[in-house]
Amino acid sequence: MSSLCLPDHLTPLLMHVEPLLANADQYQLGNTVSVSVSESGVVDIKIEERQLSLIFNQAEADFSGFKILDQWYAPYPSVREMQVKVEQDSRVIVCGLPTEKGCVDIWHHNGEARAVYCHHAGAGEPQRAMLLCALALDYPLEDAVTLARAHARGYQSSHQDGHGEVSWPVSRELFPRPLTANHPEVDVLGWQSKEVAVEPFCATDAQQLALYPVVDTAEWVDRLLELGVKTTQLRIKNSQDPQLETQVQQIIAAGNQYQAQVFVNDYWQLAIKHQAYGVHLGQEDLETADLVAIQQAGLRIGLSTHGYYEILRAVEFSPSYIALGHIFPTTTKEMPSKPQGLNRLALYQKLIGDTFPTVAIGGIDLPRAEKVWRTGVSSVAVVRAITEASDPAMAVDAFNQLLVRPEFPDAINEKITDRIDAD
Ligand SMILES: Cc1ncc(COP(=O)(O)OP(=O)(O)O)c(N)n1
Ligand SMILES: Cc1ncsc1CCOP(=O)(O)O
Ligand SMILES: [Mg+2]
Repeated sequence: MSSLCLPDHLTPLLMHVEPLLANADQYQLGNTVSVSVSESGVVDIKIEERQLSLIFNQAEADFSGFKILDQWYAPYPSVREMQVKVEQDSRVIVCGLPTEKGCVDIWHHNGEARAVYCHHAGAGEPQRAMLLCALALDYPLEDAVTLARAHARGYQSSHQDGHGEVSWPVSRELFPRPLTANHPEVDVLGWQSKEVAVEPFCATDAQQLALYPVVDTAEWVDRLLELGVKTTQLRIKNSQDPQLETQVQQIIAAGNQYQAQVFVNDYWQLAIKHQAYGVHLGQEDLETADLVAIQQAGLRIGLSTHGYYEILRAVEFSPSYIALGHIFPTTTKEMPSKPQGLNRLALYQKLIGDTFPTVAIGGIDLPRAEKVWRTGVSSVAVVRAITEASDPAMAVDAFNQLLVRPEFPDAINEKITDRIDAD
């Protein structure tokens, strides 16, 4: 159980908070949140042992919680000014900063500022309410800010259309776009981004993506390709492995021989040097990798994501697939985030739709794979379910039998989120 305690001047938000939390309960997106009102001037959120405090538009210098700025009076500060302010103060969250043609939300992430931008801000109270609900549901700050903007927009358009329903934002059109070098208005807005703009990456053959074993030796890759596996990845985490380059060369040759989609994890320079089919990069890898070089070399790219903002940011780079994880607890990799579960996965899949192939990863075994597949993902990536199987050939066979789509997948996909069971 988590709790959200509002100061009494924010009680008007309750009419938005309660239906949103009911929605989240229905979709089983997180722990139940109890809501209360107090006389303190701040919002208090408790999630297990963690506590967050937030204030809106108050200039208390010694307040150690999040300071949300969402009231703006002309002349507005520039986007660049607010970018610098957020870079310098990790506690400042800028919401709905007006610009000539829209509005920007800005927050702090690992010493930098990140932002999303959209042309219509939507409604103010629903935006605040979703920000607080999403934090209480233990979404990371960047997802809470992003969801809040999407909900503000969804709320406004549904009330204009006369439906008047409060619903969890699902469709891409409602979501703001991250400000990256690929955003067409990034320069006009004055946002300074570290990355360089990159052209879309080559596509994968989505039909061949279904089963995606991730393994740590070239020998495993060979063995899987012999079993007919059509997509796989070499993931060697020891960069000092003396056989690293040889193994990368081996899997590229094997992939060509079997006409399979063989990805190299992390080592994008080696992947370019030996002309691999593709590379897989995580969020940390993205900080240092040269995406333009990877794209220009004609390699495919798969990007790891762990929530709404990272998904939307990945979309900006037009990758060959988007990985969504981790879905269930895993012992293969130490994860800084919590498992997403099937219900959040289903919503991420709906957000991406069929614009990019998706790969679910993390703790997926054969019994869980069916429910994962029913969310509509294009692919299921597994480590232990293959490498620790008593009979890997039988495991590959069993996954292959499960991971097929009927002839008219759209008819199935429409109903996906209604049919997802609890994790
Ligand atoms: C298909 C797929 N999805 C996710 C990952 C994880 O990548 P990353 O976050 O960079 O972590 P490492 O695998 O490098 O430890 C992956 N490798 N493949
Ligand atoms: C590499 C990686 N990235 C996210 S979870 C994961 C490991 C998945 O391994 P397993 O299938 O054994 O849980
Ligand atoms: Mg990596």
